[in-house]
Amino acid sequence: MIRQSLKYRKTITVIGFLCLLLLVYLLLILKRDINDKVTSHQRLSKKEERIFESEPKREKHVKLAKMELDKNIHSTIKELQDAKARIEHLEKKIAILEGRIPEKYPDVKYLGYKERKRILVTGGAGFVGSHLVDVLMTQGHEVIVVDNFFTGRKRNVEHWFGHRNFEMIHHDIVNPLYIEADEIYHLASPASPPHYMQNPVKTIKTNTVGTINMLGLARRVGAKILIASTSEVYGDPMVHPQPESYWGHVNPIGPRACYDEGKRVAETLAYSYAKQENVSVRVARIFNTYGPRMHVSDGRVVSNFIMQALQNLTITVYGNGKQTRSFCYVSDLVDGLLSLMASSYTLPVNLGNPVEHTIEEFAMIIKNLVPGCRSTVATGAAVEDDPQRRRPDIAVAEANLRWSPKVTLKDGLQRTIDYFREELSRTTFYNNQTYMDINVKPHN
Ligand SMILES: O=c1ccn([C@@H]2O[C@H](COP(=O)(O)OP(=O)(O)O[C@H]3OC[C@@H](O)[C@H](O)[C@H]3O)[C@@H](O)[C@H]2O)c(=O)[nH]1
Repeated sequence: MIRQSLKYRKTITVIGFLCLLLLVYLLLILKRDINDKVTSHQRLSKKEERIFESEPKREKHVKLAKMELDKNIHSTIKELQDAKARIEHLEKKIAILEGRIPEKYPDVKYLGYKERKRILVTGGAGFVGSHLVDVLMTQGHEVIVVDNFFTGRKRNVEHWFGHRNFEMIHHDIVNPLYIEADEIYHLASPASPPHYMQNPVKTIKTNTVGTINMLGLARRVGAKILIASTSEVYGDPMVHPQPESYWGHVNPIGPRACYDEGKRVAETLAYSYAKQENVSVRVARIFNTYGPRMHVSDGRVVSNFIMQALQNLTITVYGNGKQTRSFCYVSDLVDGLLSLMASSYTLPVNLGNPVEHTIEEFAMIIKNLVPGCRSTVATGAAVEDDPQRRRPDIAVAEANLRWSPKVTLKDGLQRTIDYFREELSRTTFYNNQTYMDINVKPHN
């Protein structure tokens, strides 16, 4: 019994010893695992480990901080380099834009704040509008051009871009406009028959809704407004020459009606606003006008004949050529518009040159003014409702504005021919299209 209990005690001791050994072994494995995890969490570069191994603790921290700082400096330098590249890119863009701003503007008079006016010109980037803008600017006024660029061009006014007295607004006056102005010259409308006939609805909207918007603006801000009307309100006239008192002969449903009747309504609107709302209105009935800045594809007789003569193409007379017109040079017209705005005369005024020619004669005048021109003059189909005779009676303008045209047809045509010659030489002409091929896109 005693011997058996001694045997059990020995066995238990051996088992206990073995268990202890196993425990120590397990503890060693556990410790190694923990060490592995710590090193994988705080994975240090070899260089850093070496520092840890070789340097005292404080120095190790300092070196690590330095390395962190180096990394930050490096990324900051990179950001600065990126910013510098972006600035250089923007500077290049600014230089390109500045290159488009004229270095020198035409001379402009200085006006004190009492004399200086804020003048709105609708259609100010167009043929007549841009010449008017030039004069108003040189007089020292603040000029705001509003244009939808249907037929107007930025090129016509780009020599004023950036000038402190000049502002350009891309806007269609069929929509209301809210700005301040002392005077409004309302010229916006297509004026060339092929252009205004191309989109008759737009032509009527511009001359009716657009005119209401401009008269409404004049009423709100107390501005004086000049409406650009036309000799076309006389239609195919039964009275010759045409005085302002003649009521006209217009086909209200013909192809020209959108313009003729549109302008007649514009006049009616002007005098309705004058009577009912006390708006100060001026109405200019503008006869055929010509000069530099007419578009090569304008489609009116002056630009067509000159372009044809300069290129030795056939000069195309519509109909038998016996219809007559009287042509006024653009600078004379602009003088007339300025005089009318400044005057106290409020009824419609004819502005045009009373020297009358048949279209056939006119074709020969232009052909003879272009040296070496080999064009032939050909007659063709007549245009529907084409007025047969037109010449302004300018007695009202002479008496009330002390205005009459100064530039002779020969001088004016010579300047215009020089302009179109320059236009032809400065471009291959829209990649070899002729002006007949260029269509103006309609807007509604
Ligand atoms: O190539 C052409 C162009 C026109 N013509 C004729 O030349 C005459 C004048 O025609 P335009 O197109 O220049 O101008 P219109 O006189 O018909 O209309 C103009 O009138 C006055 C202004 O208010 C307007 O700008 C415009 O409508 C017309 O008899 C026309 O049929 C040609 O014989 N050949």
